[in-house]
Amino acid sequence: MRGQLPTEAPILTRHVGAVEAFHRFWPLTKGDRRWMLLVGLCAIVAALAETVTILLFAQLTDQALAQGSVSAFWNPAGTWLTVALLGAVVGYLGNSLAAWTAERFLLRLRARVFTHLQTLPPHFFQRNRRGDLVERLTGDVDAIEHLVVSGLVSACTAVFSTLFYGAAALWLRWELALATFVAAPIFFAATRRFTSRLREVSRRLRAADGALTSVVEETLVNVVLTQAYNRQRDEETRLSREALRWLRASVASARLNALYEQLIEVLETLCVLTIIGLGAWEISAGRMSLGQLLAFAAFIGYLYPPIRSLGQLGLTATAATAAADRLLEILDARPAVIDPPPERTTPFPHRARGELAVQDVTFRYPNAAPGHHALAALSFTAQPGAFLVVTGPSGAGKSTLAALLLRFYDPDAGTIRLDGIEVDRLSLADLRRNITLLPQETLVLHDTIEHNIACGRDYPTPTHEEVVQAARAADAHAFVTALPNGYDTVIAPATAALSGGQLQRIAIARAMLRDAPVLILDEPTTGLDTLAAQRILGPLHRLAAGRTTLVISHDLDLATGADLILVLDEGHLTESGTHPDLLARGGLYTELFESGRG
Ligand SMILES: Nc1ncnc2c1ncn2[C@@H]1O[C@H](COP(=O)(O)OP(=O)(O)OP(=O)(O)O)[C@@H](O)[C@H]1O
Repeated sequence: MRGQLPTEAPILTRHVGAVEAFHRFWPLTKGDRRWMLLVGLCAIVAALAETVTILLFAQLTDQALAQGSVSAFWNPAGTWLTVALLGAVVGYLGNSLAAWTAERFLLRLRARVFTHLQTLPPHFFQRNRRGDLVERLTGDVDAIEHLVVSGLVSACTAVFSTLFYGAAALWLRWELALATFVAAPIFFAATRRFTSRLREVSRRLRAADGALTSVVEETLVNVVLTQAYNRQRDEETRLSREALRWLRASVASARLNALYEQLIEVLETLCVLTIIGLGAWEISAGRMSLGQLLAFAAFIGYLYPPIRSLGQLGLTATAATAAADRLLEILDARPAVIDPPPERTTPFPHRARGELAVQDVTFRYPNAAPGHHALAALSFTAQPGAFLVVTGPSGAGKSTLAALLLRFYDPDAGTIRLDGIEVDRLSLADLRRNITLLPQETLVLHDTIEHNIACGRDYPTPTHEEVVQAARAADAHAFVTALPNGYDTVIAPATAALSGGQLQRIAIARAMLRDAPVLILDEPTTGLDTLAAQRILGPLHRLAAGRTTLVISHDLDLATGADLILVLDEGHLTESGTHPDLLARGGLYTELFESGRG
């Protein structure tokens, strides 16, 4: 469990503007741009159809209603219906097409962020809470979805409706129209004022969402410890603290939105009353017909929703920009290692022999204090098939060595070679194909035991017989077949109904199938009782046979038969040799070995 409970989601270091966000995400629309153009065209036709129907309404009022003539009704009524139908069909097509293009955009956006996330180094995930990252891939993508899905169509419709209605109003009575347009800047000023405040609140809301998801996620992961330590109250307090933060941001956002709505409502009422007043004056002076006034009022009235939706769009865009900030922060995080450029890549299609050579390797974690080296000038070689044990006190740099061998990071100085080739000259896929890591925590996929073992090898796909063979070698076959569903038993991370030792044996079976020439075992017996630990020694030795094996362990029973033992202390290699050599020396190794015995 964490010693210190962070309460805040990570603080963003910079904010992108809407223009930059647009610029960054625009490439994701590739392939759909002609559809977007078509959406725009549909919006134009729909707005045009609406404008025509209002003009027809004026014609109907003046020719049929004011004159009381039924015969004058049919013609404009027929045209009105036709135009309305056309508008409806085009509107429907435009909206459907817009939803389709927008969803495809989001699909790509989510995939892009997810793919990038998978290339990021371990320290990125240590710095960012898992729940917050989950929230970014779900909630933040949703916020952008709001903008793209509803925003795309409503922006197009709103812009063209505003243009057409405005033009029609000007055409009907330009002086009157200009008088009402004076109000437009007031709408914009009101929207601008709200936008900046809402942006801040939206960002707080998104971050609070992330923090809340993090707490829930962490509580679920740690539920056993929580119950064992009677920490339920503390967890509830933590949740309610984050929930309160979320509630405040959420209420502030709702309040701002409601205030904006009401303010616009009042402004609109003022404008409508002005028009009616001016219209009454114009009609009494005989300069305007009732039909014209009604159509004019309709145009002005119809102008508000699009203008309002443009304002609303500004608010949605604001929320989406806050979400875009958080997604771009992930996209801007650089992987610690990347594939070498083609001219530097050594092709390596075959299976390595497994010779490892580490020379003068020095490494400091990117976020560690200056001068705090996790490894300093480390050198050793391992012949193919050798069995090495890496030991030393906690924090000595043992796991760091594994991370460098797998190239989760590159050393600051020195080189690591596999079969004589510097590892940064191999593609990451080629390098990692040749190394199997068995971490302390067994990787469990939410799938059957069969697939959990078979996933060790992609190609050729393992047959059931091969899976069983691997399980037998890993001493897992007996307990798997004793389960009611045998190899078809579904297991899931953290809920697996298997013991730690059994899971380890599943992992060993998977590694058997993977059949990589280099094997790294990180504390294979940690967390297992003596009996369970003894039980996996046989399978481990079978797995190690014929492979270059590096066992990171405090458990020095594994070290007695090792070809080479490396003793690390604060990043330095203090002793190396075989078990008898090191015992004879009577140094740190002897001390560690004897404390283990005691
Ligand atoms: N992601 C990280 N960022 C910064 N420093 C780190 C990180 N991971 C490890 N360290 C530091 O690097 C040093 C070596 O850590 P490492 O995990 O390799 O030790 P270890 O020997 O495997 O320890 P243990 O036996 O406790 O697992 C330690 O001082 C540790 O605090």
